Amino acid sequence: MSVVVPECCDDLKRERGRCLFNKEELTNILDGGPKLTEKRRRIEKMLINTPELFDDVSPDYLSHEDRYSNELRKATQLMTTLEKNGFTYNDAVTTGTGLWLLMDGNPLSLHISMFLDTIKGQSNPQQLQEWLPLAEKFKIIGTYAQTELGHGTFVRGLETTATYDSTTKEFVLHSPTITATKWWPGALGKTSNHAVVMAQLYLGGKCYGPHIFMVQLRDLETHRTLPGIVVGEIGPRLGMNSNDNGFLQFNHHRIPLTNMFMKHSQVTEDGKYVKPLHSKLSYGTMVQTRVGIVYHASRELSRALIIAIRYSAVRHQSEMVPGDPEPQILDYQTQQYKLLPHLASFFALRFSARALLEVFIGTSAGLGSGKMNMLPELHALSSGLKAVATNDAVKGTDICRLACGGHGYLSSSNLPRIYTAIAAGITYEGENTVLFLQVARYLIKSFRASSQGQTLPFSVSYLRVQPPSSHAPLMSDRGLVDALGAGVRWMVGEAERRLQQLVDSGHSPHAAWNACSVHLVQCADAHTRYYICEQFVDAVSKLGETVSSGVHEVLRQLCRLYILHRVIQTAGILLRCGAVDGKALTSIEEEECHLLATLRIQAVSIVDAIDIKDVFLKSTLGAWDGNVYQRIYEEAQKSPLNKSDVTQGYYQYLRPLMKANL
Ligand SMILES: CCCCCCCCCCCCCCCCCCCCC/C=C/C(=O)SCCNC(=O)CCNC(=O)[C@H](O)C(C)(C)COP(=O)(O)OP(=O)(O)OC[C@H]1O[C@@H](n2cnc3c(N)ncnc32)[C@H](O)[C@@H]1OP(=O)(O)O
Ligand SMILES: Cc1cc2nc3c(=O)[nH]c(=O)nc-3n(C[C@H](O)[C@H](O)[C@H](O)COP(=O)(O)OP(=O)(O)OC[C@H]3O[C@@H](n4cnc5c(N)ncnc54)[C@H](O)[C@@H]3O)c2cc1C
Repeated sequence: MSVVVPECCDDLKRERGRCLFNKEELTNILDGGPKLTEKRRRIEKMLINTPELFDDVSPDYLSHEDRYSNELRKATQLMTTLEKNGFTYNDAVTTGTGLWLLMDGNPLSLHISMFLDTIKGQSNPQQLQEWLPLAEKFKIIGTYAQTELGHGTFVRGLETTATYDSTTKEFVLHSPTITATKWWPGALGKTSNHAVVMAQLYLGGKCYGPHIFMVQLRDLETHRTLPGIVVGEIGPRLGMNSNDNGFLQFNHHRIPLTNMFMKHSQVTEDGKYVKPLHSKLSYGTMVQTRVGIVYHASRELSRALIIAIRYSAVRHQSEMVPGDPEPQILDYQTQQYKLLPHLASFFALRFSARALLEVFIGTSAGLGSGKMNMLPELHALSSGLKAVATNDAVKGTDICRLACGGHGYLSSSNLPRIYTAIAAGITYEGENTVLFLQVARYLIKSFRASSQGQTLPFSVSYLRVQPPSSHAPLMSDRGLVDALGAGVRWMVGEAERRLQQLVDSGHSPHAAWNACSVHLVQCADAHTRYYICEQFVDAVSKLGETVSSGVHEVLRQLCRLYILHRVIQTAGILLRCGAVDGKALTSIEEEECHLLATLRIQAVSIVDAIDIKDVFLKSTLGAWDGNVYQRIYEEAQKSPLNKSDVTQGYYQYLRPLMKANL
């Protein structure tokens, strides 16, 4: 396969002719710089020229087992192709290119994400030396086995035990109940021969809480399950059925002492426990994965937006003015209102993902020198952004599907697959409500600390009890973001007041917390979105100094739309706390409608700049050339039901019914 840019249809040609900015420049910004664009394209070109990486038959027509094997074929081919061409799995992960091909939940994704990240982040030097080369060269294949049938969210409630036997210097892993069965880990069912396993550490009869262990599950030659281990696949799910999510039970299974991950906490040969510097360091892989998921969610949302916006420029329906030709559906204001705020969200998430990555890198560097003080802020930011990014990507993807009418429901649009893949992101790696409650905990603590005169970390400094008054005019970007900040401060203050009132009236702090938790989740959501607005405004203003005016104008408009939309969504709170009045809201609503019409003109060019090629979009509706109807028709011809004119089902069931005397 070679990269050929096809002629596009007249509608898309006209749309592209109206572009007033330099697309390549916007592409570079999204990639993180021209060098990264160039690297991504080099990898993509190499992948496109490897036909084995693509599906012969749509996976929709395959059995579960064949879907799994097909995905495994592509995943292993991807790794060898990268390796042969001087790239690593990490290049495919950081540029997103590997995920385009495989992201229906592929059997190596847990290996290249959480398994490797645990080895890198939780091993002592000897363990790192032993396991990392094996895992990086795929000599061992692993997954992250934490969740059990009985517990996913509440990690401290896990039931799998790891009991130290100092006579043999081994841990005995055991699943004492049915609910202790590990359940869900990707690639656990059939692919992995190793797993990092979260289990309750027992020393001398005392429980020291969840710790991580490296466990071999299958023989490295025969791939048969080892004695003392029961492992299998959990069956079909809403989506991601080309993966082998699995279950796992231990029956007094023994592993060496050295298989406990010992970077942060240690067990000595005689069974003494050495505490970590921070009790949650063993949750590090989860934090890192949440950071990655923010990128991942924005990428999946961008695919859905490219599909829906190109389709909306090609699809003509109804009459706007009686007797006139049918307009492109993108000309309807309601269609613009469905799609363009999500386009703005994609940019907002992309800039925030980058800011979060920097916090992650900074905090990790600090941990290396024993500094734990940034950990709570990283935990709150990564939890909040993971939750907002996946919630918005799921909602945005479904709106994209709905905006494509009936054809959006076709598998060949690729929108259902994108939706089911990203929908899992709301649940995995920390269910979103639960993560928001972690953020809320941080907000309330910060608010209280500020009341006692303490200085707050940067992401919550706007919550301080006496903030400086905003000097920016209300209707400027900064003024509206300040108004949103005032709204969050009011919400958090109100939550704190309600909590205190309940405690004062005799409720326990925990009961009070539960009684306020709906409001607390709203605080966490609003705080995270305020952070996103800040990152978006900062990024656009910084870029202003370096980019061309056309690109800057588009980014400014998208940022403005994001903020206006957010103010309208939060109108109730902002009115209650006096940050805006009714008159301001009316003019914000009018401005939003005006901005929709302005952005509509360049919408196709903006999604073109995201630069995802047809082979990766995999959509009949979203291809570059806009040849939608021909593609839909051709895809339908591939249905196995069309192989014969009369199906077996007719002879077996329909004909007998028609012949019966009913
Ligand atoms: C331009 C360049 C581009 C470069 C791009 C690079 C980016 C790379 C992008 C690549 C993309 C790749 C990523 C793709 C991802 C897609 C594939 C992912 C596949 C994922 C498959 C799914 C896997 C899983 O689901 S694994 C299982 C996950 N499970 C969970 O998440 C469980 C959730 N539960 C918990 O985390 C905890 O139980 C919790 C936090 C809810 C409660 O814990 P607790 O122990 O009960 O604690 P608690 O009492 O509530 O709090 C005590 C105290 O501790 C603090 N705390 C809690 N957690 C942490 C933490 N992690 N860190 C720091 N502190 C923590 C908590 O706040 C409390 O503090 P105090 O209030 O001070 O007491
Ligand atoms: C596709 C997929 C892949 C996965 N891959 C892996 C993997 O590779 N490895 C792995 O270990 N796990 C994996 N998981 C498991 C995943 O991490 C858990 O499902 C997730 O953490 C949620 O936990 P749970 O299922 O126990 O949900 P629950 O916690 O039972 O949630 C059910 C409901 O209870 C609510 N709830 C729970 N606790 C609270 C609380 N404290 N306050 C308020 N409400 C609460 C939740 O908000 C939710 O509405 C995967 C899951 C999926 C769907």
